[in-house]
Amino acid sequence: MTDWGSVVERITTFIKDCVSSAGAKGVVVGVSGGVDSACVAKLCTMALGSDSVLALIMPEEGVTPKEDVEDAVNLCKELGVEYRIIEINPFVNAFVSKLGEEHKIAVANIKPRIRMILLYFHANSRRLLVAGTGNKSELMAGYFTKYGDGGVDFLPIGDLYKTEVFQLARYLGIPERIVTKKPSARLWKGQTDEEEMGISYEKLDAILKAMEKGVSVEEIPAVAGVSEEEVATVVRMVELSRHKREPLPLARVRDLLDC
Ligand SMILES: Nc1ncnc2c1ncn2[C@@H]1O[C@H](COP(=O)(O)OP(=O)(O)OC[C@H]2O[C@@H]([n+]3cccc(C(=O)O)c3)[C@H](O)[C@@H]2O)[C@@H](O)[C@H]1O
Ligand SMILES: Nc1ncnc2c1ncn2[C@@H]1O[C@H](COP(=O)(O)OP(=O)(O)OP(=O)(O)O)[C@@H](O)[C@H]1O
Ligand SMILES: [Mg+2]
Repeated sequence: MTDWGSVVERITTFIKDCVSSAGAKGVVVGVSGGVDSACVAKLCTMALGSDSVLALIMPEEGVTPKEDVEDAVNLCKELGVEYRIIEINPFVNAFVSKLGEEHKIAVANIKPRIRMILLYFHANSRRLLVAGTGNKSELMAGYFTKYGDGGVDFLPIGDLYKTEVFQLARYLGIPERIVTKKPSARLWKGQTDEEEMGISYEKLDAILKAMEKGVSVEEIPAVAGVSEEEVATVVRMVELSRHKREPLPLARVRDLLDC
């Protein structure tokens, strides 16, 4: 049985350390109405106090459901944190009108990248750090936009698989409507994480956990109760997204220089 009190203690200490060692005044976090950002907003508030947390609610009119904005606003009110609602449509339109909208994923990724710019605008101008909301399942599967929602200063729930984030959310008393909604990046209407990835979080996490324990690919189906195809899907996602987790390749030339 996980002692969630100890997990929360470890994470809140981590958040305090990140902020103080950066000499920052607090954090800014994108609050979507989803469970990951709800947990991060709550943990940051517990760690730093409500005066040190700024929440940005950044819906895309026509794509973000109204309930998400309601849930995000209610959460911020409950936490007592300052929040700003910034609709991203004008920014998205500025890009799409110049670039076109033929390539679905390229256009979709503009949205998290715009949110990242808005978060860093507030981080720069108010001396805050950008709190990331990525969880271990997303990070390992590469299910995030490079330099979009992946562009953050620290990752408080980055060591928790999504199925564990749900448990944490319940422990933290996150409202049921947020905990029970289907995970979605809301990059286009009707998008859900599980449908796009082609696998449930239950199975994804079972496979990732087996991989982390060093179980061989051949043995994972029996250990995790999944099919060979599902294992192959996850192994492919992990491999193809390695570049999102590792330091940038840098061409080493010092040995050739005359200095
Ligand atoms: N081997 C390699 N070494 C170095 N760089 C490499 C590379 N392969 C690709 N790249 C670079 O990475 C780019 C592709 O990565 P990226 O731009 O991220 O794009 P990509 O991974 O194709 O798309 C992002 C995925 O994350 C999902 N997402 C995004 C945002 C939020 C959430 C959510 O759950 O809330 C989910 C989204 O629905 C989509 O499935 C390539 O265009 C290339 O520039
Ligand atoms: N409408 C939005 N307003 C503010 N931030 C957003 C919005 N949409 C996405 N984000 C930011 O991007 C992050 C990544 O989205 P993601 O969907 O993975 O997380 P979530 O919405 O918090 O939880 P879930 O995965 O369960 O939907 C969010 O946690 C949030 O920080
Ligand atoms: Mg979401």
